[in-house]
Amino acid sequence: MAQTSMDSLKEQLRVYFIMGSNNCERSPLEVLAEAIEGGITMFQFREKGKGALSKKEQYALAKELQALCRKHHIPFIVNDDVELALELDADGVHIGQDDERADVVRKKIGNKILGVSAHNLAEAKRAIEQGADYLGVGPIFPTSTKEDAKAAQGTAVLRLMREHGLSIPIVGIGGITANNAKKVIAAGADGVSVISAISLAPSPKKSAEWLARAVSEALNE
Ligand SMILES: Cc1ncc(COP(=O)(O)OP(=O)(O)O)c(N)n1
Ligand SMILES: Cc1ncsc1CCOP(=O)(O)O
Ligand SMILES: [Mg+2]
Repeated sequence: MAQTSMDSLKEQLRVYFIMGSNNCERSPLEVLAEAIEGGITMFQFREKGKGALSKKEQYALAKELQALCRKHHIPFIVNDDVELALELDADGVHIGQDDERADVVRKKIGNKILGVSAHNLAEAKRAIEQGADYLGVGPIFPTSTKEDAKAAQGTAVLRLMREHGLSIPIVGIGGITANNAKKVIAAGADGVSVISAISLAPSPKKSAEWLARAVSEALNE
């Protein structure tokens, strides 16, 4: 990836909000609208786990959320479901170690954004070789949002990836809030990805603002 595209992707990853209908206690569309007002920079549609919508309902919700993102120039990424991403002409796809291989997905999606989860250096290096544009690294802190999440590993893994010369855009994920976001950036991430810190916040707008402020302060320190 060219340096300028890498730099602009790093900016887009600063406050990366992930959400499905079952992560909210109210209308996902309202939650996303407030999160956008608060300053999120990227959005991932992740409809999975207990209470997830049927395929048909997922498509309808994704369409609405995507339209809102488009209106505000927020990149819209689909989790796991490459076919849905292609059907929607989404801006990108995020896949993990248990999903389709990154090089196979890269061939299917052309130059759309490809995010890959990595839990350690070896997975990170392989994801880069297979064509990832950015990495989602974690869980950094304990999370109860993802049922099958691995154990929290702290920020050391981010530092290790940078010490080994990886320059790819990276977001930390798992248990991140405005109170611990600075540690994630200080360890080498370009941004933070969060679900519950925004989706369950009394004010998704304020929560997004606080996260954006913490990230921006940490990047300038
Ligand atoms: C930005 C980001 N990072 C990591 C993940 C987790 O992906 P995965 O390991 O495939 O787990 P599921 O989200 O599919 O349950 C993510 N979605 N986004
Ligand atoms: C999808 C995912 N992948 C690793 S942890 C996680 C859940 C993050 O949710 P939260 O921000 O609520 O801890
Ligand atoms: Mg996945």
